[in-house]
Amino acid sequence: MKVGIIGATGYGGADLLRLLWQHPEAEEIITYTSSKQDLHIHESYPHLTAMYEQKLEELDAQKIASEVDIVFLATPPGVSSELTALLAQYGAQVIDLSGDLRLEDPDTYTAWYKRPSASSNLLNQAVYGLSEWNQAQIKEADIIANPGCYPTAILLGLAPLIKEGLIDPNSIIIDAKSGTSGAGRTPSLMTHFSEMNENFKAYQVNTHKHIPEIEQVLKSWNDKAGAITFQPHLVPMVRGIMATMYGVSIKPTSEAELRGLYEETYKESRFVRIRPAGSYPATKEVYGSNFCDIGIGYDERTNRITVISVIDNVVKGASGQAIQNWNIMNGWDEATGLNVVPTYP
Ligand SMILES: NC(=O)C1=CN([C@@H]2O[C@H](COP(=O)(O)OP(=O)(O)OC[C@H]3O[C@@H](n4cnc5c(N)ncnc54)[C@H](OP(=O)(O)O)[C@@H]3O)[C@@H](O)[C@H]2O)C=CC1
Ligand SMILES: CC(=O)N[C@@H](CCC(=O)OP(=O)(O)O)C(=O)O
Repeated sequence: MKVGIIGATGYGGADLLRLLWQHPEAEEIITYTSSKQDLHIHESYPHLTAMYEQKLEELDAQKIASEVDIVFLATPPGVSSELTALLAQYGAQVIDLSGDLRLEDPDTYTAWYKRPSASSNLLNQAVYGLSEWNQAQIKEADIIANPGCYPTAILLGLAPLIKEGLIDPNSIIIDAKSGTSGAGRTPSLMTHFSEMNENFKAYQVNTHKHIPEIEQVLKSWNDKAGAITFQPHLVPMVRGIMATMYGVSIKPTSEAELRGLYEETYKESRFVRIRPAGSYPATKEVYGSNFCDIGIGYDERTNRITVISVIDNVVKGASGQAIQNWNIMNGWDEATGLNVVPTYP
């Protein structure tokens, strides 16, 4: 198949190129740019030298729709919704890595993203691509809203408890940390070396745009789910997210019982690995891979459950899950092109 990547000069786009290199169905890859016409992709990313050396092509939605079978949009929010509308009009299949098409309610989008939403028509066409849980809808979709990086780690971690009604949904507190690649390639005061090295920052307290995304999915799984507390932090590393989630169990339980539930829930899931008793995941253990590793704890004294979920934000949180969704859309093995051993140490 012919694959188009818009936003290939960003981190999500570069990681799509890395993973698609070993994807047997990606016969040709065309990279598009809004600002770097005449540059070759390896000039922007020298690590791709002798692998991808093509020129970046001009962004023309109609032309793109006519020359590729699938378009990955690794573009900022606001840009993605406009491009998806155009590409869909010309009949292209789209997997959008941004948050533009994830929220069902346009007003909620506008309230949290502080910009106009995509049209209701476009939102209705988009399927939320949480690969492990929405396979049937993803299979039938032409437009995928790829989940956010934090929501991916958090929702995979909370799903068994929420779906089985084992946790009081109103007691949930999520404390999450991300590496700086989550903020993209454009340098900023927030993430540059002198600001971030030997530092640890909380940001967007109670205002992060992933809050409504997480709440929307939890609610679809369990009617009793309401508002959550979610607090993101930046840590001085490049890749990785750790989400530590706490909630009150609705009945006394045990770690072994909870672990049994997680193992059963994810026994067919190639990319979700449940840790054995006494083992908790670290971000380096999924670095560069599409895995989500989950550890479970239970404190009998407080009746609180702790779930620790880690992913590589650029892979399972963006490019890897996007490719997993492309595989599911086409009926291929969902792990095609994604059989990567995490880079360790
Ligand atoms: N980084 C991460 O961990 C994750 C990112 N995401 C989302 O994925 C998307 C891409 O993120 P990321 O790669 O990190 O971002 P980057 O900032 O690294 O790259 C975004 C790319 O978008 C392109 N772009 C910018 N403005 C426009 C425009 N007006 N029209 C068309 N293209 C434009 C640019 O390429 P050019 O100038 O060549 O056109 C740029 O390289 C974002 O929506 C982000 O929120 C989601 C999950 C995780
Ligand atoms: C560290 C950092 O800045 N992370 C980004 C999350 C990246 C992401 O998933 O963004 P989208 O929802 O736009 O796709 C943030 O907190 O906004």
